[in-house]
Amino acid sequence: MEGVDYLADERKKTEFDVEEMKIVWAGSRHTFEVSDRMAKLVANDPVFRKDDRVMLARKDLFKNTLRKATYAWKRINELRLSEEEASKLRSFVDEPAFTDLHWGMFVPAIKGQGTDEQQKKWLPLAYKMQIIGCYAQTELGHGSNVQGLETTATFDPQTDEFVIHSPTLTSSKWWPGGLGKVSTHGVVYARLILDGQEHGIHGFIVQLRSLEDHRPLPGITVADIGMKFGSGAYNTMDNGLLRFDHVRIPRDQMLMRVSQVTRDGKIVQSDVPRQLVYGTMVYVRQTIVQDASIALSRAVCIATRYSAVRRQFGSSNGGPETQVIDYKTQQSRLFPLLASAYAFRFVGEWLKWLYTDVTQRLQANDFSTLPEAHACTAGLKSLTTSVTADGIEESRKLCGGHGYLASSGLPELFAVYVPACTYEGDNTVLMLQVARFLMKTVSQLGSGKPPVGTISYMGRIEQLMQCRCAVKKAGDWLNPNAVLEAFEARAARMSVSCAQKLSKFSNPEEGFAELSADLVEAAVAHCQLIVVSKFFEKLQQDIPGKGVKRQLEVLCGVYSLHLLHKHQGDFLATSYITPKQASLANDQLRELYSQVRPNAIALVDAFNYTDHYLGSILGCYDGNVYPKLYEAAWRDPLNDSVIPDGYEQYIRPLLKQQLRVAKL
Ligand SMILES: CCCCCCCC/C=C\CCCC(=O)SCCNC(=O)CCNC(=O)[C@H](O)C(C)(C)COP(=O)(O)OP(=O)(O)OC[C@H]1O[C@@H](n2cnc3c(N)ncnc32)[C@H](O)[C@@H]1OP(=O)(O)O
Ligand SMILES: Cc1cc2nc3c(=O)[nH]c(=O)nc-3n(C[C@H](O)[C@H](O)[C@H](O)COP(=O)(O)OP(=O)(O)OC[C@H]3O[C@@H](n4cnc5c(N)ncnc54)[C@H](O)[C@@H]3O)c2cc1C
Repeated sequence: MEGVDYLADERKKTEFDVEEMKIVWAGSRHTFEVSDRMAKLVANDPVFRKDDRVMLARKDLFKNTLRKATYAWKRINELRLSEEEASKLRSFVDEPAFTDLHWGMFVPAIKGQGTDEQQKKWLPLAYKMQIIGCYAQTELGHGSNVQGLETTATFDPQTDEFVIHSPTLTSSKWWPGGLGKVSTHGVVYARLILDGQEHGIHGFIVQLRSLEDHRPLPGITVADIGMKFGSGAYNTMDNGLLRFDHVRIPRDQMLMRVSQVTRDGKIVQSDVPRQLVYGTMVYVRQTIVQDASIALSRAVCIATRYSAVRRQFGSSNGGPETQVIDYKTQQSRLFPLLASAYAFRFVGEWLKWLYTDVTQRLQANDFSTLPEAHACTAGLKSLTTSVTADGIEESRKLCGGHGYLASSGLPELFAVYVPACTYEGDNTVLMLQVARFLMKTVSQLGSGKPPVGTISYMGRIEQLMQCRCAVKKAGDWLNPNAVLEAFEARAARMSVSCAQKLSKFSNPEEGFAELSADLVEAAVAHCQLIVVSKFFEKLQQDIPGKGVKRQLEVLCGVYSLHLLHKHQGDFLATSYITPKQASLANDQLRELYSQVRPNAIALVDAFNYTDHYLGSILGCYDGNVYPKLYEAAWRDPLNDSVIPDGYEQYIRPLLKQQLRVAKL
C-alpha cells in the first residue's frame, strides 16, 4: 500500500533524537542542509534515474553516463551552485564518470604540483571544463612501483620541448579513468631525461585530443581498456590505454613546483621534498577514507531495514515469525558494520583535518608532518576500503537470497566499490608503507626525539610493553581508558616484536621482505588503534540532542570490542589480556548489541539517504519490500513476452527430441 510505513513500529522504539544524529553524521548543520538539498534535487529529476543501469549494453551505458554528466554540469551552471554543492550533486548522481577524475585528480594535480604561473594558465580552462583532464600514471607493466614507470620525457634543448615517448608495450598507460574516450588532456607521469641522465618521475600536462574534432593528436594512440567486473558498475567509466610516439610538448608543461628544468636543460630542486610528486595520491586517499563510510553505510542501511522487515521461524500460536534482526547471529554480523560506518565517518573527518593541516604547513615550508600524513592516509585508505568491500558483501549475505537480486542494489554497489582496494594504491602495498613508518619510529625511540601525533603512544613504550589489563568484570570494558590501553599495548607490542625480528637480519631490506606478512598485521593494529582513538575523541566533543551521545558511546563500544573479539589472538599472544578478560569483552559486546537493537532503524535513518540514492528495494524507507520486488520482476525485459525469444529455435526442438527419446 502506498504511503504506509512498514517500519513505523521500529521507528517508535527509537531512544534518541534522529534529526540531531543526522547533523552529527553530516559533520555540521550546514553540510547536512547542502547534502539534503542536493540529494533531493537529484532524486526528483528523471534524467538521473538509474534503475535500468545494470541492463544496459556498454555503449548505451557509456552514452547514458555522458548524458547525465553533461546534464549535471548544465544544472550546476544554471543553478550557480557553489563548489561544495556541485561536488555533492555529482556524488548523489552516483555514477562513476570522467568528471570524477577531472575534478578529483587532474585539477588537484595541477593545484598541488604546478607553479603559480602554471595554475594561472591551466586552472581557469579546467574549471570551465573547456579542457577535460585525467590522471595518467599507471602503465601496463607497473602500477604500484611508481619508480618503475617506463614512459620517458626527454628534454630537447634545440626546440625547448620535452619529447614524450612510450618505448615498450609495457610502458603503455593503462587504467586512467576518463582517458579512454573523453579526456582532452592528461597529467602524464614519465621519467625525466636531461642530457642522457635520468632524474626520476615527474608530471607533465599533455594534450591528447583535438579541441576541434576530438581526434587523437599526432603520435598519440588512445582507447578504452574494455569491460570490467560486474554489470553497470564501473563500466560507466572509460578507463583508457595510451601510447606516445615522440610527442612534443613545450618545456613549461612539466609541472614544476617540486623541480624545475631550465632553458639550458638543467634541473633545479626547490626546497619542497620530492615526495610531493605523489601529493595528489595523498589527497585522493584521504577522500577515499571519507567515501568508505558512505559506501559502507549504504550497504548497512539496506541490510538493517531489510533485516527488520524479513521474518523467518519462531512463530508461536500462529503469531508473526521472528524478525531476522532479532537473531543474535544476525546482530553480531550486522551491528559491527553499522558501528564501523560511524567509526569511519569520524576518522574520515579527522583525516580531512590532518590533510588540511599538512597542506597549510607545506605552504609555509614546514615538511615535518608529511611522513605521518602519508602513513595515515595510506593506512586508513587500506583499512577502511578493505573492511567496506567485505562489509558490502556481508550485507548482501545478510539479506539472504534477495540480496543477490540486482534490485537489492548490493551487487552493483559491491562491483563499483571493490576496486577501491586496488586503485590509489594496492591495500597491501599501502600497509607496507605504514609498516616502514612504524619500524622507523621504533628504531628512533630513545633518540631524544619524542614521537608525536598518531604515534605518540610509542613514547610510552616501556609502560606499554609491561602493563597488564585490569579488567575484572564485563562492564569494565566500557571504560575508554581500558580499551585504549589494550589497543595501544597490542599495536606497540606487535611493532616492537617485528623490529626485534628485523634486527636479526644483516640486510634490513631482506628482513623486511621476509617478515612482510607480520609487518602488515602490525600496521593493521596501528591503524585500528587510530580509528578507535578518533572515535573516543569524537565522544569528548559537545554532542547535543537527546540520547545522541549515548548511542554513539554504544557504537564506539561495539566497534572496539568487536575488533578485540575478532583479533583476540593478537591481544592474547602479546600477553596483554587473559582468556578470561577476552571472554568478558565478548559478554559486554553481546550486551551492547541489545542496546543497539531498538535503535538500529533510526541509526540508519540518520544517514538521510533518499530511496533514489540507495537504489535498493530491500532498503527502501517504508520497508514495503515484497510488492516492490514482485513488481520489479515483471519489469525485467525477459518478461516482456510470455513465450521467450528463442523458444521456436531451441526449446521447442529440444522438447520434441525428448518426446522422441521417450517414445523409443
Ligand atoms: C572528491 C573527489 C575525489 C575523487 C576521487 C576519484 C576517485 C576515482 C577512482 C579511482 C581513481 C584511481 C586513481 C589511481 O589509481 S591513480 C594511481 C595510484 N597509484 C598508486 O597509488 C601507486 C602506489 N604506489 C606508491 O604510492 C608508491 O610508489 C609507493 C608504494 C609509496 C612506493 O614509492 P617509492 O618506491 O618511491 O617510495 P619508497 O618506498 O622508496 O619511499 C621513499 C620515501 O617516500 C615516502 N613516501 C612514499 N609515498 C609518499 C607520499 N605519497 N607522500 C609522502 N611520502 C611518501 C616513503 O615513506 C619513503 O619515506 P622514507 O622516510 O622511508 O624514506
Ligand atoms: C578501477 C580502477 C581505476 C583506476 N584508475 C586509475 C587512474 O585514474 N589513473 C591511474 O594512473 N591509475 C589508475 N588505476 C590503476 C591503479 O592505481 C593500480 O592498479 C594500483 O595502483 C595497483 O597497482 P598494480 O595494478 O600495478 O598492482 P600490482 O602491484 O601488480 O599488484 C598485484 C599484486 O601484487 C602485490 N604486490 C605488489 N607489490 C608488492 C610488494 N612490494 N610487496 C608485496 N606485495 C606486492 C599486490 O598486493 C597485489 O596482490 C586504476 C585501477 C582500477 C582498478
